[in-house]
Amino acid sequence: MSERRLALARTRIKFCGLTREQDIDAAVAAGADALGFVLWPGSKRGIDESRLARLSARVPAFVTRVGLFVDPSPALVARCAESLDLLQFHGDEPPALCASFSRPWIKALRMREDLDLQMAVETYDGAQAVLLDAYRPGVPGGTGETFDWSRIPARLAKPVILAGGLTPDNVADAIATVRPFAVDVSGGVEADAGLKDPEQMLAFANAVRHADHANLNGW
Ligand SMILES: O=C(O)c1ccccc1NCC(=O)[C@H](O)[C@H](O)COP(=O)(O)O
Repeated sequence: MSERRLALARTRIKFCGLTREQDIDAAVAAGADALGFVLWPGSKRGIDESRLARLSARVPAFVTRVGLFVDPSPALVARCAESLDLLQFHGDEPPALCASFSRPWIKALRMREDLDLQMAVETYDGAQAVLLDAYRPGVPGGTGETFDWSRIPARLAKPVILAGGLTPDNVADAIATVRPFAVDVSGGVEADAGLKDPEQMLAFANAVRHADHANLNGW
């Protein structure tokens, strides 16, 4: 087992880009650890603050509510923060801004060819984890594309949340290769563009559980 996951057998699951009450119920029923809400108007999954408040109130205890921002105004983050447990920054936010909201936070790093991952992790030293996502120019996230998982070193100073093009069909391979702390999925569990599908969320969660079980047994 890789250094990254010696003591952590269970891969956490984050479903991202939930927009409706029924998405929350289905994600929780599937066993989600975290639910992501896109607070960026440029996304087809974007929601506004009043919808965030309604959806957030539906999330049960012990499930983490994550707010996703792309180069936001500090005022927007501050207004949303009371509905959130964790902040996720997807743009070019400086570390000091990420740390300025009295909330734990994570930093999304898009795996551009020339990204120095170790240095980026050091730069965002205050983050609880790094979310590693595919890079497509001009698209801050939710691309539905994978990247070369072998670029992720076995030793990284932060827990890794693996994202980018994950699906019920490829997530077991991803877990066996990377042994991440968590996996994050958006487009891979949608039937129609931008709308989550309960069956695919359940299939994804089951695939993660099977992968964990197989990896524990030395597969
Ligand atoms: O989902 C979006 O539309 C989005 C837009 C702008 C920034 C980030 C966005 N999503 C962030 C996520 O955490 C996604 O889950 C992650 O990028 C993976 O998406 P996908 O490849 O579709 O699984």
